[in-house]
Amino acid sequence: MVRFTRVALAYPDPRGRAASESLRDLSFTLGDGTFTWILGPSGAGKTSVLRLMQAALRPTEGEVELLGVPLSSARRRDLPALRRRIGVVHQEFRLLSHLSAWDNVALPLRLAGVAESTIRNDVAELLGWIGLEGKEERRPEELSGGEQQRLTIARAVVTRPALLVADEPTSELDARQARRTIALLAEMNRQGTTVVVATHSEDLPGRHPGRMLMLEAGRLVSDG
Ligand SMILES: Nc1ncnc2c1ncn2[C@@H]1O[C@H](COP(=O)(O)OP(=O)(O)OP(=O)(O)O)[C@@H](O)[C@H]1O
Repeated sequence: MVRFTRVALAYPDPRGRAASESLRDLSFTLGDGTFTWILGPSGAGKTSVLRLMQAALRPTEGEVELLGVPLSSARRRDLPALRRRIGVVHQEFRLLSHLSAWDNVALPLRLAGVAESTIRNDVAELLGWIGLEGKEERRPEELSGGEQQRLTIARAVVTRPALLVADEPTSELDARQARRTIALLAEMNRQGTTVVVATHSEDLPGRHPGRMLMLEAGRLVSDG
């Protein structure tokens, strides 16, 4: 479960002036296994909400509870374990350029200490699932934008996270690739993962049913 209770977020101002609030009085609860769209124009606060959902930030006010862990009282040393339960699809991919497609997807499993025999099976299955069989040894720059995007999803889900958050996961893709990416996220959701997708696109939510949280200037303006 993801629960925001009266959350405010103000980024520290590097020049020491009063920081402006990016999120204000934001409250909502996302049940396990749900699919949610976070919508709103540029600057509305979508990425800020997602950063809180990745335990990358703590709120300035209010409480964010992720998978049973309240961020306000979580100890710093407990955050890495929490983050390992959360898959993240970044807008700008963040694939490791010197590693092959295979090694990019295998990396989170290796960091988690999973046995190589399990890694071999899981990575092969996922790369097949995203349509990259035969391209396992290519580095990211040798893949198309859509293939790189699907690779970032494979990397985010290979550890079977309870929560998957994706920031504008289709912004660089053509319509066909975008459909395929949403289908992958929907399939993860069908398998039980709680999925949250942020986008400023007005068309994308029409491609998959889900709750729609609309932000404007850091506030929740509609929920349905
Ligand atoms: N690191 C930061 N430091 C200071 N202010 C920030 C920082 N990141 C975002 N902001 C501000 O917080 C507000 C919300 O930004 P955020 O990136 O969450 O919006 P967004 O809805 O994701 O926008 P976009 O669709 O353009 O990515 C904006 O006013 C932005 O300028």
